[in-house]
Amino acid sequence: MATYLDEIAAFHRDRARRDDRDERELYRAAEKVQSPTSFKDALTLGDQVALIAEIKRRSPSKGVIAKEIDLGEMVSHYVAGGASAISVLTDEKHFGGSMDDLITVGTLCNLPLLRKDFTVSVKDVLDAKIWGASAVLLIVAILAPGELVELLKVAKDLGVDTLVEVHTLEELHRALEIGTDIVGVNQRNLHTFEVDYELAVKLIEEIPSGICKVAESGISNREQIERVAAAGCDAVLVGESLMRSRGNGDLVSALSTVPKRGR
Ligand SMILES: O=P(O)(O)OC[C@@H](O)[C@@H](O)c1c[nH]c2ccccc12
Repeated sequence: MATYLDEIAAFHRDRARRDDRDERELYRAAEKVQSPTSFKDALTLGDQVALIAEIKRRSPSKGVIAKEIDLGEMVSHYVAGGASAISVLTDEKHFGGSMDDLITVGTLCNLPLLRKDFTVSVKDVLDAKIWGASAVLLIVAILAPGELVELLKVAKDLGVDTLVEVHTLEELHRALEIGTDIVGVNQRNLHTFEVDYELAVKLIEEIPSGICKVAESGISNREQIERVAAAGCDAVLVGESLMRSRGNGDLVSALSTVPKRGR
């Protein structure tokens, strides 16, 4: 049976197939854009577990999360509270995001931005660079091994970082084999939407040192971050709880001030 993830991935592949813009022209435009601030540095250099604060208006699993948000207000709370980077959903159909959101957030702050989308084509990566993202998301579950390698290479050539997302040990091994340098463990199973609150700790322990480790999904309090920090986590990606709180400053600071292991 086709799952939600299959349906979303098929939607994006179909959109990519119908995209008749000239790839070389996009390349030229993307190469002209200055390399953005490094997403990876923002996650790895500090002594605290870096908070990647997300802009997510709605989701297939939760429906509407935050209606009519004031992006200016949200972003200023994220910045003031100590977020290290901002993740912006750009999928319109399933998450209510847009490229406009990415561009707007870029005008509101200097933090590195992650274009959070179901990246399936080279043009997706080129668009991300053109519109100011420092990093793109590559979901191992929806990409063939060859595609993963190709997208990783294009991103690298353009100076765009890649957050390579896994949900199983097998996917983690695939990510490591191709020389990924930032791995995200998504605790939410994108087929069933179930969250496994133990998964980040479990899989992060399997990731060698020197690779940036990110725990994603279902995180809403400091104690959870302390647990992934003890496993060697560099960063956490938090969406829903920050959106529901409208970027509440106390919550942002609580989630951005957990010391990394050994620091
Ligand atoms: O809202 P949460 O539970 O804090 O999760 C954030 C983030 O991990 C989640 O939005 C996410 C992780 N991987 C994705 C892939 C596509 C869309 C969304 C996601």
